[in-house]
Amino acid sequence: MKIYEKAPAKINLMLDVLHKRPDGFHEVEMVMTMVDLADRLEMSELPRDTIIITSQAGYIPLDEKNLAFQAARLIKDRYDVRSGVHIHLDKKIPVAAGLAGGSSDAAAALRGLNRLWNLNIPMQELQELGAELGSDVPFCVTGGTALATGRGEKLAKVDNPLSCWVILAKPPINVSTAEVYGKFRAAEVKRHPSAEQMVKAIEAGDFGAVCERLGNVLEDVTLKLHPQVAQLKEAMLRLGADGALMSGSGPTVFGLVYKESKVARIYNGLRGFCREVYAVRLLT
Ligand SMILES: C[C@@](CO)(OP(=O)(O)O)[C@H](O)COP(=O)(O)OP(=O)(O)OC[C@H]1O[C@@H](n2ccc(N)nc2=O)[C@H](O)[C@@H]1O
Ligand SMILES: Nc1ncnc2c1ncn2[C@@H]1O[C@H](COP(=O)(O)OP(=O)(O)O)[C@@H](O)[C@H]1O
Repeated sequence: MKIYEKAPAKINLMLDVLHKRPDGFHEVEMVMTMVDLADRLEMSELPRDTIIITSQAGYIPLDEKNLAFQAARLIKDRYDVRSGVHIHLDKKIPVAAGLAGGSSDAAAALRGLNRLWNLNIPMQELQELGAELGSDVPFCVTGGTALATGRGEKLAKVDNPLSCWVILAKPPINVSTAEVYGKFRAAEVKRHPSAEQMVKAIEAGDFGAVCERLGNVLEDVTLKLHPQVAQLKEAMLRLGADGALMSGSGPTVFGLVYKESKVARIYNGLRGFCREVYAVRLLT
């Protein structure tokens, strides 16, 4: 038997960091949503007790470091599943980009294996399992649009009637999430974006207000480390995006664009100095 799951990329429409907790994680407030750039997972049952990960992408780990592998092992251990699985990952989401590609693969593996092995694990429990794998995994289990608090695992669904284009541009640099959080200093934040106002703007379907309220305090860290991310954001706005922001810890910058007629110009303009550019839609 074979099961297929899509694993879409996430973007953070707002991200505020409140303080560092005793467990080393940071307390955050984030509004997250998904775009239609997705990895695809093919899961096939194996008769023997083993987990095999393959991928066309040569640049991700295929052993126990792979988050889909960790998801499979977690489900097998917790629910005492004796059969094995071969997970093939068709990677489309750029890696270590601030788009939660690995987290979304883990979430898709949790959903898919729940079906493959007829485990009937409720969504809430799948999210709790996800939290053991990473802070962004619980959100990726259900997707949609959500306000995430705690270290990212406490989720409140947001009704999202918005429909727009999203241009993603990933500069060719590697950013470590742990390093960015490590260099973050709450006392240095000049402006905290408001989760409440962002949620209101989304629920009202007010695209202009959403663009005005975009904000990510981790930009202060990553833009200082990598000035080319700041240049990319400026270029996104100069070329005509209605709003632009770095996603997560970066380095991907996204632009929100309402009018389809503007998309080609922004896409082509960015391609002039950034190889990885995508024009996608917000998933609603
Ligand atoms: C910044 C965000 C925003 O959505 O996304 P990315 O840029 O990674 O996509 C997330 O908070 C990242 O979530 P995720 O990538 O799942 O992080 P984890 O694997 O749980 O943690 C990696 C490291 O980041 C730091 N970390 C992460 C989350 C958090 N709330 N506080 C932290 O301090 C910790 O140092 C941790 O060891
Ligand atoms: N299935 C996977 N896809 C991509 N990266 C993965 C996967 N499993 C583990 N990783 C590792 O996780 C790290 C973060 O990857 P990713 O989730 O793409 O980044 P981000 O958290 O910035 O969005 C990378 O260093 C990568 O090697």
